[in-house]
Amino acid sequence: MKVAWAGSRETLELSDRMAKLVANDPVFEKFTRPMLGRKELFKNTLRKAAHGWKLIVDLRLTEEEAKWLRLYIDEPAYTDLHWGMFIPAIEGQGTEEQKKKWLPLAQKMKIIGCYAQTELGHGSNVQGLETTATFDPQADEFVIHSPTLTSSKWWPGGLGKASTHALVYARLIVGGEFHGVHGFIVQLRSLEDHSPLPGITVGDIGLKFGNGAYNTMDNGVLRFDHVRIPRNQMLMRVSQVTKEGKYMQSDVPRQLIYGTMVYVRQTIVVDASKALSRAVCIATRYSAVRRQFGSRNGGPETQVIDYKTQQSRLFPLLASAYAFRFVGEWLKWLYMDVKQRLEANDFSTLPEAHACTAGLKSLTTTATADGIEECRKLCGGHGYLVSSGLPELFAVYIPACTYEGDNVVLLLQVARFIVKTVSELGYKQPVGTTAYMGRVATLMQNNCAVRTAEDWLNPGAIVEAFEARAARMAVACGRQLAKFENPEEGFAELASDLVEASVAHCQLIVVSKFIEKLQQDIPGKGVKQSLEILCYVYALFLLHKHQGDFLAVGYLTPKQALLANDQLRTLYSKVRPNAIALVDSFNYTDHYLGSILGRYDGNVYPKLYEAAWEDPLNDSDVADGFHQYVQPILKQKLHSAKL
Ligand SMILES: CCCCCCCCCCC/C=C/C(=O)SCCNC(=O)CCNC(=O)[C@H](O)C(C)(C)COP(=O)(O)OP(=O)(O)OC[C@H]1O[C@@H](n2cnc3c(N)ncnc32)[C@H](O)[C@@H]1OP(=O)(O)O
Ligand SMILES: Cc1cc2nc3c(=O)[nH]c(=O)nc-3n(C[C@H](O)[C@H](O)[C@H](O)COP(=O)(O)OP(=O)(O)OC[C@H]3O[C@@H](n4cnc5c(N)ncnc54)[C@H](O)[C@@H]3O)c2cc1C
Repeated sequence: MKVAWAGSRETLELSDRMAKLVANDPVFEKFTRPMLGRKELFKNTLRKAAHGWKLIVDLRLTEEEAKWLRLYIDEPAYTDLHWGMFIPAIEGQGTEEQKKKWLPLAQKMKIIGCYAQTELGHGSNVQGLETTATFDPQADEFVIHSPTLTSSKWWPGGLGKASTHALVYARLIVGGEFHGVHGFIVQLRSLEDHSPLPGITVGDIGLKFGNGAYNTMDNGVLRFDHVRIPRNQMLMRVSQVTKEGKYMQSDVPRQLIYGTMVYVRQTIVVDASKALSRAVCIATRYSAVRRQFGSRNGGPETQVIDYKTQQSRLFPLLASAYAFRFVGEWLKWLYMDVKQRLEANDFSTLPEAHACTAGLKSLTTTATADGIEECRKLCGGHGYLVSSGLPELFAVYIPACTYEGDNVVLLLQVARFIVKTVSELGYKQPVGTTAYMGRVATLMQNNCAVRTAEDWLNPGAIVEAFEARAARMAVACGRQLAKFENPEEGFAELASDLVEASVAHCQLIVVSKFIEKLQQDIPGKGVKQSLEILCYVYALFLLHKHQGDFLAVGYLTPKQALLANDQLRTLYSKVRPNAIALVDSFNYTDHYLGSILGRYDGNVYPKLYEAAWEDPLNDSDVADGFHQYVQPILKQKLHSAKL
């Protein structure tokens, strides 16, 4: 199962080596992180990033090894944006000449870059950005300017203190004409002493949610006062500005300017499976350690993992972690395919790649953020202790629902794609993830054939149920939209229904990709069988949770919905014997997990007890402040009889 989770034996071995390298290095200690003040915390992150880079250079780590190393260091840092967005943006939007100039500098870390798109007043609406880049043909330069307070760049990670350069998204103005938003490489700080260059105001935006957590990152604010950059620092793969001041659009679609977001959204789906699997690993191991009630004749109490309620909350999350892992693997393949096509100037699959990355980013991050919080509750009171690892994991994870596109805004993008597909059904055969809509007539007509709980253990029945629900919801939205004279008005009015239809479509993708995964050769005794059980748990859990949809569209009867729930209960009993093995298969070191409750050896209580004494409040028996603030109250002579 470890191999199935990792994707291949090579990846398992490689990631295992990197995990151990990090776990055994004292520089990467992270237990005290939530207690550090901001300055100390940030300096410590810089130290870890520097040490990580030294290891990468000294040990001549490959790009793949370096990625795993950074993952296991497990601390958001400017390097995430440098490697995760700045470099990919140049790769995707730069010309060959630009890549030749900038990539070696960035890859050797001679410069540090961030991705500066969002502004104080504008995030989701990229076309609404206010920063301007005005071409000056005399000087052959662009003038980058922040005309208003709301145009201040706000949020970019790594911008506040670390970056020397930024990829700045600004409205292009050539010859007095606006040409939409484009990306520009702008130097922010001196490469000698790191001080901000003239015309640049830059700093950190302040503390964020939670202790430690994302506060290791210097999310920044940036303003430009007529900063000049050479013309060739506009990324010019999509469109060009000539020396003479002519704006030229190539054959490449304008949307490619948003390409870096597509790339990162794809990585976020795999990251969701990592974050959720960590939380699930902690909650599952602890649920086997924790006992409550049910002692007979003085024997041990019941392990909480044996309660059906615990199982019905925990096992769907375990199944979701696996589901997200496999859909992430598929999405990575889809992205690589699109990337190759784009290089050959084939843009036909870009809309689907955008819809899939947007929708799956939204679906998986929402479920993961909610899932981490559920895991905290599954661990009872101890889950609230920072040493459980869950509060920090939650705090560090939840912005994933917002960054790289607010999850609702992204689902509305999926809705546009679905509505367009439905409207074209008469004359265009849908392909890829919308191929099922080509069978819309059958899906609207046929109803579920399930008669017994066992009938639900059938991939065909499950996929058809999810297809029928998604198709019927999409068609219903299409019919409602057709009643509006102005389509944009209709879209705005029906936005909530459209979001629900998008969720149904995205859930269908995850369920189908899990089922497709099981059609592959999966070596290892019992591995495929265990994954099949998890796949049914995932699908039937969703069906149960959203049974209102399936019933409302008239595909299921209430009886069939009840049978699905009966089957789900049986499946939980089948997951239980392997639950610990299924989370051990994530192969997480205790260092990466960062949780006393989730320790591999299960030695929870002695270690919790030990850790309590390490709290700074326990440095002395009598607290600092006692004599000043508590003792006077204790010694106070009160005159009022009432008191
Ligand atoms: C190892 C890897 C480590 C990775 C480490 C990274 C860790 C993450 C750290 C977090 C960092 C966070 C960074 C950020 O948050 S960066 C800022 C992200 N910002 C956003 O995501 C903004 C969201 N908004 C948008 O994307 C767009 O503005 C929006 C799509 C919502 C609307 O854009 P616009 O108004 O221009 O578009 P329309 O709705 O009118 O659509 C026009 C057509 O374009 C299509 N479209 C839109 N986006 C894309 C795209 N990305 N790709 C392809 N096509 C796209 C859209 O569907 C329309 O098509 P049609 O005309 O055919 O309908
Ligand atoms: C931790 C963190 C790191 C970040 N890192 C970066 C970075 O490195 N670089 C960068 O450029 N940016 C970064 N961002 C910014 C991030 O990309 C934006 O915050 C994000 O795109 C959401 O935009 P917003 O803040 O404008 O939200 P808003 O759009 O203001 O959202 C507010 C509310 O309005 C709703 N809403 C907005 N538009 C619509 C609509 N059309 N229909 C219905 N509802 C709508 C949303 O659903 C939400 O509920 C980061 C943000 C965070 C939190």
